[in-house]
Amino acid sequence: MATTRMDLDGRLIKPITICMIGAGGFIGSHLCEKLMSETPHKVLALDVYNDKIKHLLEPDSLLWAGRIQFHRLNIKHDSRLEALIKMADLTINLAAICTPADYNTRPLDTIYSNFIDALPVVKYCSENNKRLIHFSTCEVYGKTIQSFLPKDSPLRQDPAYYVLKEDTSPCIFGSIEKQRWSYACAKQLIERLIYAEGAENGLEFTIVRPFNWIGPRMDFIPGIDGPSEGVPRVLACFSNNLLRHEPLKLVDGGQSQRTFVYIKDAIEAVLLMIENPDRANGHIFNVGNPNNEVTVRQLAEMMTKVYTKVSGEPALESPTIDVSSKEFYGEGYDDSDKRIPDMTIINKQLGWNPKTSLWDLLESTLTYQHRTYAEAIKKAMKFKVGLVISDVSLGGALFCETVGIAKFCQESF
Ligand SMILES: NC(=O)c1ccc[n+]([C@@H]2O[C@H](COP(=O)([O-])OP(=O)(O)OC[C@H]3O[C@@H](n4cnc5c(N)ncnc54)[C@H](O)[C@@H]3O)[C@@H](O)[C@H]2O)c1
Ligand SMILES: O=C(O)[C@H]1O[C@H](OP(=O)(O)OP(=O)(O)OC[C@H]2O[C@@H](n3ccc(=O)[nH]c3=O)[C@H](O)[C@@H]2O)[C@H](O)[C@@H](O)[C@@H]1O
Repeated sequence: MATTRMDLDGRLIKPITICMIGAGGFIGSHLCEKLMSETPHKVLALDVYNDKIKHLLEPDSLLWAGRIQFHRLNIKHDSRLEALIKMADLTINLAAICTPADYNTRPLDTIYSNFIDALPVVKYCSENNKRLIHFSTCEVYGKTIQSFLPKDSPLRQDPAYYVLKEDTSPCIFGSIEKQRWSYACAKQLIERLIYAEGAENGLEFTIVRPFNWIGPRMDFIPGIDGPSEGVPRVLACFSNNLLRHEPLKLVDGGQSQRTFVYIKDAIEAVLLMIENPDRANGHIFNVGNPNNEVTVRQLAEMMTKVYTKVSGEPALESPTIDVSSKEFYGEGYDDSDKRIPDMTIINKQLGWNPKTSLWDLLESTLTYQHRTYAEAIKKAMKFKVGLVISDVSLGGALFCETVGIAKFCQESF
C-alpha cells in the first residue's frame, strides 16, 4: 500500500474517512478492495449485507485491519446514519434497487429506494458540509434521439443523435405505463435535487453515471447465491445459462445495444474522483467504455465463445433462444436502445480512459464465474434430479432430499 499519494495536481493526498453506503454490493466491494489495497483511507462500510466484502473484514488477515469497519444497517430506518456521515470526510452513496426486473414489477420499492431513501443522505451531507459522491445511472438518458428518427434517415449516422453527453443530451423516457422508467426517473430526480443543493446551499457533490460496469461478484446466480426465481442483470443471467448448459435468452431479439466497461477500469475513475475533489466537485461524469459496444445478441455470442474457452465445455448447438420482453420481464418493460458515453468531461477533468477490451473483460469474468459456481451448480442440478426421482418413488426419500437441498443452500450462501 502506498502511504504517500499525489493528486493530479501534484499535491500530497491526506488520508480521509469515507462513509460508503451500499458498500456490500458489486461496485462497493471492488471499491473497498481498491481503497484497502492501494490507499491509506478509512472506510465505514454500511449495508444490509456483507457477503461480498467478508474477505476484507476477516480479523486476522489483514494489512488493513482497523481501516475498514462494517455497519449492518438499512438506511430506510436507522438513526445511526447521520452520525456515520458526520464521522466521515466524504460520503459515497451506492445503495439502490438497480436490477431491471424490479423496475416494472416493484415500481414503488424502486422509486423509494432510488429517491426517497437517498433524501436523508443528501440532507445530512448538505447540513453538515460533507462532500457527497452519488451513484446515478446512464439510464437517466433513457432512449436516444436516433431511435425516433425514420429507419432510412441519414441523420442516424450522426453521433450527435446518439452519443450521450452529460451537459447537453436530453433525458427521454417512455410513458408512465412503461414502469421500466421508474428507476431512471427516480435517479434523475435525485440528481436534480443534489444539483440544486449544490447551487442553492453549496453542497460539494459529484454524480457518477455508470454505463454497464461488469465483472466478478456482479449480482447473483439464481438458486446458488440468490433466489431461484430472481432475475439479475444480463451478465449474471447469461453466466447462469452458460453454467447450466441452457440457451441464453435474448429479450425481444437481443437488438438493444450496450457498451460494457470492466469494473476494475471503472473503479480507477472513482478513485480519481475521491482523491481529486477540486476537479470532481460540481461535475456529473459518464463512466463507460465507448469502444466496447455490442448488441445483446453479440454479447451472448461472445460470452458463449469465451465460456467454451475458459471451461473447456463445448457450446450448445443452438446457444440462444428468443423470448419476448413481456414473458421475461412482465408488463410495463421498455428498453434503452443504445448507450454510448461521451468521454469529454471525465477526460478533461480526470484524464481517465478505460483500458480493457470486451473480450478480455469477459475472459477474466467468466473464468471467475466458472471457478466460483460450476461445482455448486453441478451439485444443485444433481440434487434436483434426485428430488424428482425420489418424488415419484418414495415419499420419505423426498423429505431427505429436500433437507439435503436446504443444507446445501445454507452452505453456499
Ligand atoms: N453496476 C452498474 O453497472 C451500475 C450501472 C448504473 C448505475 N449503477 C448504480 O451504482 C450503484 C451500485 O450498483 P451495484 O451494481 O453495486 O448494485 P448492488 O445491488 O450490487 O449494490 C447495492 C448495494 O446497496 C445495498 N442497499 C440497498 N438498499 C439499501 C438500504 N436501504 N440500506 C443499506 N444498504 C442498501 C444493497 O444491499 C447492495 O449491497 C447503484 O446506485 C446503481 O443504481 C450501477
Ligand atoms: O448497468 C447499467 O449501466 C444500468 O443499466 C442496467 O440496465 P440494462 O443495461 O438494461 O440491464 P441488463 O439487465 O444488464 O440488460 C441489458 C440488456 O440485456 C437484455 N437481456 C437481459 C437479460 C437476459 O437474460 N437477456 C437479455 O436479452 C435486456 O433486455 C437489456 O436489453 C440497470 O438498469 C442498472 O444496473 C444500471 O443502472
